[in-house]
Amino acid sequence: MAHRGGIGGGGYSEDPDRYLYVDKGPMYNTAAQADWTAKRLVWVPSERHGFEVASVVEERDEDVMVELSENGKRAVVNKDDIQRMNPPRFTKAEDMAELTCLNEASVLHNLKDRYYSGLIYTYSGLFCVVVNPYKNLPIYTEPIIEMYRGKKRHEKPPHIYAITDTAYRSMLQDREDQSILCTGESGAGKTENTKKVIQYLAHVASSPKGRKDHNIPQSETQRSVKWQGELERQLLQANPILESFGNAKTVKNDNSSRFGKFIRINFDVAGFIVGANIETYLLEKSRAIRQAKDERTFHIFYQLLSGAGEQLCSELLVESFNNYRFLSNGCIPIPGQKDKDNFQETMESMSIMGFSQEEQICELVGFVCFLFFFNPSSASRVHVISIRSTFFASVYERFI
Ligand SMILES: Nc1ncnc2c1ncn2[C@@H]1O[C@H](COP(=O)(O)OP(=O)(O)OP(=O)(O)O)[C@@H](O)[C@H]1O
Repeated sequence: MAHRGGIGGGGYSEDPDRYLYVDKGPMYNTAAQADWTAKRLVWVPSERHGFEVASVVEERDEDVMVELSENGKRAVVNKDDIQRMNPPRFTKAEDMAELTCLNEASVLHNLKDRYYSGLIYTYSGLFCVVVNPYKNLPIYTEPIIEMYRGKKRHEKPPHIYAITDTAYRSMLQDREDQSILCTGESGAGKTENTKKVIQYLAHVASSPKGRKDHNIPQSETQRSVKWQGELERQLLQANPILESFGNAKTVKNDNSSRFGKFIRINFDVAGFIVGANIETYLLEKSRAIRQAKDERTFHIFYQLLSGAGEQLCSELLVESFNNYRFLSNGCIPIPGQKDKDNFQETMESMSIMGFSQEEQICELVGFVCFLFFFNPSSASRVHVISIRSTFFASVYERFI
């Protein structure tokens, strides 16, 4: 769930607890409980807030007279439009399936209440609802991973790590494949949370200590550590490459994935990662030649033009932004992002993924040819298409 504006705070020096644990004070506030009972508080529809708090004054046949808590004004509301409010002990409930009154108003209020307290994760039965914080929260560190490792879901506050750990343990116990579906509107945080899932698995499913826990002979542990580390590194580094070539700035999201992906991670019988592959779907190819106002084409084009350096640029015959007709809006910078630095990161990720220097240049040449293709002064059309399709095949369908 995306919410523009974000929550306050953020930063790794902060105490992570305030972004995980609920302040239980309001739940056991007897005055609030008495207020709720005496005033018969309910939710009524509101144009400004969606729903607002009101107390029931008088009930007639189909209508109810209510007094709005915000301004004391009275209004008559149809009975069907009124939604019951939960007692205060359900304030900031971690699992909304446990609410006594499970209705739209209570669910929205609970999510909002938690979000404004810095709590972005909330369970709703089997689901985990996430509201985008638009801030880096200190809840994705190694100590937090360790905190969730091997714990049951209800033992710790809601988190994507708890979902991932449950899936991982279920796989080990039931010996069945598990899947995690990240869904939501553009900018909701699917990509970010998918990365946290991978980060968690790369940590818990590659530790040499974990291998010892599973009674695997020490010699085998030692032999595999280096290889395992490399594999997890590759798994994590696949993302920057995919993002460079398949993500773009849109009006909704500065780093919007313009393709769908299915990530499959394979584990051995002891639960250690042994391989992975990523399938991609429905790349928005039209973006390569045309972009809406205030939007960009795929990041790699800007990275290449601003980060390739003088020598590489002259070898690849790269020109400046204005010379390429298919960059409809020229060079639009992304606040807080440096295309130049991201180019280096993409190149490093390619090295980790096993692309040789020659292959890396080859992929870039593919893109340069693509630039030429849409440059009126270029004549290298046929070449372009073949190299580009090779590129997408090699990056998007590469087995790690
Ligand atoms: N948990 C988070 N912590 C900090 N920032 C976040 C988090 N989730 C999302 N964001 C911010 O919101 C932006 C959009 O998130 P993300 O790219 O994951 O959305 P998405 O659902 O994958 O969107 P799209 O469908 O357009 O690809 C991120 O670039 C990041 O700035």
